[in-house]
Amino acid sequence: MASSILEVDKVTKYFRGLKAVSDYSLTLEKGVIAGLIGPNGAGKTTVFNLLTGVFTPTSGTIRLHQQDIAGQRLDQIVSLGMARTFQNLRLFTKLTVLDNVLVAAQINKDYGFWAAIAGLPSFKKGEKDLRERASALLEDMGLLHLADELSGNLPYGDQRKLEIARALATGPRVLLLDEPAAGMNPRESQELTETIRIIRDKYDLTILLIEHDMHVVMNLCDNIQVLSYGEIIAEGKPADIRSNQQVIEAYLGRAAANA
Ligand SMILES: Nc1ncnc2c1ncn2[C@@H]1O[C@H](COP(=O)(O)OP(=O)(O)OP(=O)(O)O)[C@@H](O)[C@H]1O
Repeated sequence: MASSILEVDKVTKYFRGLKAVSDYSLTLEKGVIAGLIGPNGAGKTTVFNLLTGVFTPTSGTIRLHQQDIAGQRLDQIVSLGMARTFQNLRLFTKLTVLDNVLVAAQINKDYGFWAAIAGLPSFKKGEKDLRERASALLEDMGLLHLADELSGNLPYGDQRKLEIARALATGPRVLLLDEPAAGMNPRESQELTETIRIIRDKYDLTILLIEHDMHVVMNLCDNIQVLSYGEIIAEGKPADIRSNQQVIEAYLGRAAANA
């Protein structure tokens, strides 16, 4: 039987008078790639912010591996195995590509402060392991040849891929991707689709993604939820979503017109 890794039950979030997310529920089975789509302002990013502790739900529960995480700090949630990328990139633009990944990789590793400053073998070994792991992640994302570049010098599409490598460096089981294909051309987004599948398999991930590129969403996702004004208006397989009249009216018609 499939086991659910993330269970969100009737989560609602008010911002003063505004109901940004209303009775939102989600069950993510291990290994799936799920999509969250909908018009601007529908509440998609708010869902990610609720899942990662940026906001505490007004009501409802969020369970990761059966543990209640609603309102916990991001570092606690990361240590429980959830990582995310952001719609607006959050790279350290003055650090190299490799160092960006190394900084993220440190989050779940503690080789000890004293071992670090004394240069003890345990730290050296740990550091070597981290570098190898970071390089492997860069290779997975097709960025290894850019390891020594300043991340701020990378083309936008590569910066988005670096954000994914950084999220992976924390060792997640659940990965949240906020518009991973934004700003990519059709060839790049096609490659990204393949890469996301490969990393899902390689790292045994469960993935939830927000995306406006309907080619990516329809090709990649096993299940899709559609949000409109904070409410789920449809949920199902890509083929069901594509032909759902309410979804076409609320979103897909517009998305197609803007494509
Ligand atoms: N911190 C906040 N304070 C007040 N209102 C907020 C806050 N964050 C989001 N909102 C409001 O909540 C609603 C949902 O916004 P959200 O950013 O989640 O939508 P979205 O679906 O991610 O949109 P987009 O596709 O444009 O990123 C919007 O009306 C937004 O203005």
